[in-house]
Amino acid sequence: MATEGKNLSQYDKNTIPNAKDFRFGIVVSEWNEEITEGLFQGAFDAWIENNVKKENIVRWNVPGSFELIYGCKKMQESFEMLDAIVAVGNVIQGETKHFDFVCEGVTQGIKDLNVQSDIPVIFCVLTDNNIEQSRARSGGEHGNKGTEAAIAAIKMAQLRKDAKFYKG
Ligand SMILES: Nc1c(NC[C@H](O)[C@H](O)[C@H](O)CO)[nH]c(=O)[nH]c1=O
Ligand SMILES: CC(=O)[C@@H](O)COP(=O)(O)O
Repeated sequence: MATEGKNLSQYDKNTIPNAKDFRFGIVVSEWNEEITEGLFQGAFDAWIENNVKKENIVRWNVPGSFELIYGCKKMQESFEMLDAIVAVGNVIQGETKHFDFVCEGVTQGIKDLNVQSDIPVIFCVLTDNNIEQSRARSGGEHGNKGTEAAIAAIKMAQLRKDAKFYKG
């Protein structure tokens, strides 16, 4: 189902693991700040609503979405106690093919971080045709992808915790 048919902010609280002891990182791109700040707020509010302590949320900023790769990698290396990281960006189609390369690059880079590190990195990068689509997905008519990403981070942190338990 496309975003058109769902609200990114809606989730069933009864299905969310207890997040009170989880520690999260969030790396935020400064490009399209209006959008990325809205995505950050959606994620932050969702974590607080699910009992994550403010002191257990670490935020770093990077210049653009392409730098999310390096920023998340360094956060993984610097804060080994984190349970998950959210990468926040907004890439909007311009006149050239640059959009394609940035989107592909950050997608592959974040995928690689999930393969190479034990700390999951959640993909909260909007790749839109125009600013209207971005606004609709960062607190507008389609909800907030930041909220969706924060909930995904909680669920992946719990999966990681369960996996460690079973591994012994
Ligand atoms: N056009 C957008 C960019 N471009 C900048 C790149 O992300 C990167 O910072 C630059 O190529 C230097 O390495 N970034 C976005 O996040 N959103 C855009 O729409
Ligand atoms: C994704 C981008 O880098 C893009 O917004 C830049 O715009 P343009 O393709 O017109 O240079």
